[in-house]
Parts: sequence; C-alpha cells; structure tokens
Amino acid sequence: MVLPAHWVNMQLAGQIDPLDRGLVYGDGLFETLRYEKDRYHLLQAHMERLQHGCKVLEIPCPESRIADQFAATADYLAAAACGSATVRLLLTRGNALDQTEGRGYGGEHEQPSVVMSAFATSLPWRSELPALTLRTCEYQLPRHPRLAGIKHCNRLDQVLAARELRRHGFNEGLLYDLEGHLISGVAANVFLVLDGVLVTPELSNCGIAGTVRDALLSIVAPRCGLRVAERSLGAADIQRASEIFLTSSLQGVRQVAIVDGVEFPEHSVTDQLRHSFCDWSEEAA
Ligand SMILES: C=C(O[C@@H]1C=C(C(=O)O)C=C[C@H]1N)C(=O)O
Repeated sequence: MVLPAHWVNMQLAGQIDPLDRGLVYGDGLFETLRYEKDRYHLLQAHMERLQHGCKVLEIPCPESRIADQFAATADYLAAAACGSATVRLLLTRGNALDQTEGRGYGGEHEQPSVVMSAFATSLPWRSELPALTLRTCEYQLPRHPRLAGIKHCNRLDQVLAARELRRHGFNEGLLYDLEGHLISGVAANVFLVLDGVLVTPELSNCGIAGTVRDALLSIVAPRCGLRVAERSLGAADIQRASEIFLTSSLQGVRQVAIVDGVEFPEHSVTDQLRHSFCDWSEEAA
C-alpha cells in the first residue's frame, strides 16, 4: 500500500484524460478533508458545499460514485494502517466534446470525472500547533460574486498569494479584496474577536465558505456561549481585535500570534473554540 495514492474514476493510479475540462479550464470543484481514526471529518458539510458548487457550475453531482470512492479510499487507508490522512476529492465536468476538434469552452460534458488523492499526514489533530505568524498579502482578491463561497478549481489567486508569501519567508497570510475588505487567509478562513464577539468576513463577493468556519458559526460558538457575526471587516479591525485565528479543514482552529509584526498574545477564546470544535467533530461522527 503506497501513499500518496490517487484514483481516477475509481481506478487506482489511473490517468486523467488530456481533454478533461478540469485540467484544461479548471472546470471543476474540489474538497480537502481530514481523515482521522477511520473516518472523514465534516464529510456531510464537504458534500453539501460540493453539491452547492455543482449547482452553481451546472455540473451533475455523481453522488453514488463519490460515495463509492470515499469507501474505497477508507478501505485503502485501513489496509495501509494509515490513521491520519489528508484526502482530496476533485470533481470535474469531465472529458467534454465540443463540436470542433474536441476543444472549446462550450463543450457538452459526457460524464464528470471523480479524482481522489490520499496523503499520509503528520499534522496533529487535537494537540496544539504553534501559533502562526502572518503577513498581509500585497496580492488582492478580485470580486466574483457568482463564484463566491464555492471551492472551484480556479485557485490562481491563492497560488500567487502563496508565492508572494513564500518569497518573504511566510507560510500563511491575510488576503484582502481590491476594495480593502479582509477576506481570509490563503488556505484558511479568518476570525477576529472584537468586543467579545466572534466576527468573520462576509463572503458574498469572494472567498471560500469553509466547512470549519460554518461549524464554528452555526454550532460551536453558540455552544460556547459566544455571539457571532459575519460582516465586512477592514485593516482597522485587525488592530482592535483581542484575538485572531484561522480555520481550515486540515488544521481545525489555529491560533495566530503575530500579524505584520504586531503581537496578539491572548488566545483564551481561540483555545476554547479549538477544544470545543475537536469535541464536537468527534461526537458528530
Ligand atoms: C490547497 C489545498 O487545500 C487547502 C488547504 C488546506 C490547508 O492547508 O489547511 C485546507 C483545505 C484547502 N483549503 C489542496 O491542494 O488540497
């Protein structure tokens, strides 16, 4: 059993067609999940976001093929004795044939492609990771209301932002849009604690509606007795935040210690949410 392992339309180590629209146009969606102790975390939330993305992109969602692939991957990970993994599901419109030469934007799809990858991970689940040091990205996100929230495959904004961060020696940063609204981290959502309220950017114009973000807003924060808000935020809000943290499907809730050289030493709300999120996601299995 070798990891990473990749499947294309259920075939282990299968090949992707050079005409697949995911490859050619980024015409697809993806979900990155945490697999821990024989189960996928937040699987239902990931599937709901994928289904929503399918509606927006008008791709028929092949739910039973995806369920079969998740089951095959879980069997493979169990046989490989891999207890902690990152699993990425990629769904594309498939190998679409256009009227002309088998190419072109307007091609009709035949069958969506289901691609899955499984990677062994050493990222700890419950134990604390070091608090992050962030830099504000010079790169700014364009607005794209129609695609906002969904996890489509066009991720060049994040690729360019990540390259910029790496040039400066950082692994994560804060992304604003072209109008100066705080949107997210590069591979994560962002939360601020402002006057005791848990606040995260509203994402109607750009950004990805993360599964951990949604769980915090709708379940975990209310359980902790915290008020929540989704609203427009700017750089001035960072300066007056008592705590900042990031969320992602792989890292859960991650403390932030420094933003652009300014320290954020208080993490009590972040830690409470981190523990409650881990407890809830294990219960919700
Ligand atoms: C970039 C990928 O996935 C994203 C990264 C993380 C993470 O590093 O925490 C989590 C989920 C995704 N937004 C990928 O290639 O799968």
